[in-house]
Amino acid sequence: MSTPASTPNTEHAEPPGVAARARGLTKAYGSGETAVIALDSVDVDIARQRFTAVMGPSGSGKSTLMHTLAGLDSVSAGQVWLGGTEITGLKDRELTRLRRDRVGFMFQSFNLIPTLNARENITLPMDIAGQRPDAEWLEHVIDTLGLRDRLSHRPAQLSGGQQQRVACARALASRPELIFADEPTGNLDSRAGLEVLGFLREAVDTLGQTVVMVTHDPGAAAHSDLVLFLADGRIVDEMPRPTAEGVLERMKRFDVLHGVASNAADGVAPDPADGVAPDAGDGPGASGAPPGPAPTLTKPAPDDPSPQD
Ligand SMILES: Nc1ncnc2c1ncn2[C@@H]1O[C@H](COP(=O)(O)OP(=O)(O)OP(=O)(O)O)[C@@H](O)[C@H]1O
Repeated sequence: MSTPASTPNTEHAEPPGVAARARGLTKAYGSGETAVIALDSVDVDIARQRFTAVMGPSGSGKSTLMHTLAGLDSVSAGQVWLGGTEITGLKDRELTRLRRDRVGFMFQSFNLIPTLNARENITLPMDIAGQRPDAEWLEHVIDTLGLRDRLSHRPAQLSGGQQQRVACARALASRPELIFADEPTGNLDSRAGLEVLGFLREAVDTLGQTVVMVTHDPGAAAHSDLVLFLADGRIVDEMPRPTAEGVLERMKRFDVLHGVASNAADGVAPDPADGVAPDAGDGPGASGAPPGPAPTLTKPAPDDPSPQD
């Protein structure tokens, strides 16, 4: 627990426009020679009422960043604030309450309760917290996500896309200050994925919510306001107003750099003709690499089948 002397921040120190903030955020797994530094002194501000995407190669620390920002995982060093509250050092019970009251979660594995129907799953966190949902908002969420005629179904009676939409509705039901979404479209076909992204976008634009989404999909990231790029536990780049093509090109530079690194490890000198800057922190989308395969979530195919409704 932080002492007042070491914690100048208070509930009043919240910078305007920042929903979550980290300074010197470091997370190590294990110790000694086998220690893995998943996050290496990360400083980040998550802007309020914005849609932020987090991208980076596998193992770069995306999930760890999200879990530590959300207070789901402890930190090894550094500080994290949710709004104006420093969560590093909070007791478990306080942290649980804060998460429950102020944060919504969407995971790739939907985490629905199999014995509850869709409506019960949607309102469960609020029921546990003893809160009454805003009826008008809840009905709007249900209609927008196309769940009206599925409310009495249990998860096993729903398609994967419908289950994810229930998870989305659950995350939004209480209008949390901050929604963390970990690959929310990972298990969905393109149409269902676009619906979920569209709804998250609308939640930010029309309801002033804040969304942080980890994704591997440049098309999904293009729905955000800002993409943060992680590599080896550090934020190495960011891209405001992203396009799928720009994100894809930026991600390809990680692949090239990894190729160069493994070539070097194999005793193969990098080819200067590759034109790859050694610094991964260059401006966004600056790579001259040709466009790759079409991103999956930029637009629906005209003949895209409906999500197993
Ligand atoms: N519980 C753990 N124990 C040990 N190492 C871990 C643990 N969780 C994560 N790591 C390591 O921390 C690093 C970052 O992992 P993290 O899951 O945050 O990456 P990621 O960018 O989300 O990866 P992916 O895109 O593959 O999901 C990786 O090297 C990973 O192996």
